[in-house]
Amino acid sequence: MLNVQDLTVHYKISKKVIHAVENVSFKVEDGEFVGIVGESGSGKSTLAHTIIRLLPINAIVVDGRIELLGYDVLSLGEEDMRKIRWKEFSMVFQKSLNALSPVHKVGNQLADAMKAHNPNLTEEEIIDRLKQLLRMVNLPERVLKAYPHQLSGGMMQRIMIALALLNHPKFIIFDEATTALDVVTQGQIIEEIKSLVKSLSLTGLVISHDLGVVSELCDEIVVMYAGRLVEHGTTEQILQQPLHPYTQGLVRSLPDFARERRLFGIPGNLPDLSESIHRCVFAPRCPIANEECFTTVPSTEEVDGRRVACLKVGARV
Ligand SMILES: Nc1ncnc2c1ncn2[C@@H]1O[C@H](COP(=O)(O)OP(=O)(O)OP(=O)(O)O)[C@@H](O)[C@H]1O
Repeated sequence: MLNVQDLTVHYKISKKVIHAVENVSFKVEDGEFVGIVGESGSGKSTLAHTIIRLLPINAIVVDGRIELLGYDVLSLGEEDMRKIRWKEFSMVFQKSLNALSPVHKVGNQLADAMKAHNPNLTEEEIIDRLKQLLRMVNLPERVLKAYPHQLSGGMMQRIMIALALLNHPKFIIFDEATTALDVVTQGQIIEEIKSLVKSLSLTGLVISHDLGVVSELCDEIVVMYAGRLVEHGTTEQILQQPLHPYTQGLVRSLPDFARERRLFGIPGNLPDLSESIHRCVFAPRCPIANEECFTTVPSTEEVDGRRVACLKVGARV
């Protein structure tokens, strides 16, 4: 359903070029959810915005191909793209809590969004569909008459999920869709997303810096670091037997209250993405890096049924 091949995306700011996504490839099969995980600045949102072609104007798609639902996304004209975006695929954004206008009632805003894509629907059909959507995201009908500021963070995020589902998309991207919520609400919404995904047979991506959230929702996980794909495997492989030292660090930094394990961080910061990097991007933070890691760019290899980009692959930190 989604095939991203050798994708490279840069941003231009004054005389600098930011290497936000470098040579990333992965697939999402029909009915599957793939998680994209990595710390802030690792290129997750750039990847998602490239897939739905909503990049800021200073972004340049340098190389690669994206096939989504049979469309060659990067070569479609803007007009054709507008016809399918939000209809055949959609996205719940990271900063969606601010996405609605504060001065209009929620119901009117949802109805307007629906009319824009389905001008032939009657008022009655629109209200029926809105009520059906609210039931799907566990919201009472009274929210239609409310203004955005009258709703809690969790309610607003459910509205955003409803908005993304408005036109029956087949493919959906959740970009940090639960990050801004308290843990109890986050847990509830993750469970709701799980059951929606199943009942609507959705396919898609879940983007988060939180490996815990991604592993709850996804069949497979792509781990990104500094714009590169460093590991891609099933959720079980990534959690139970991570191969890349960065993935191992992410797994060790997951809270494990049952076993009262200590929390580990990963010391150091992302490299400066405005520089061309001709070594392993993770080498300066990697506890097992040797000289070769500072002089050679690792290629992505298949190891034990998953893909990993590490010269010392498999070595446990
Ligand atoms: N419009 C832009 N102009 C210039 N640089 C940008 C722009 N947007 C993102 N970047 C840079 O591109 C890199 C990747 O950013 P991106 O937002 O894709 O990462 P992310 O993993 O989604 O992080 P976050 O979760 O914080 O959004 C970062 O270095 C970021 O500063």
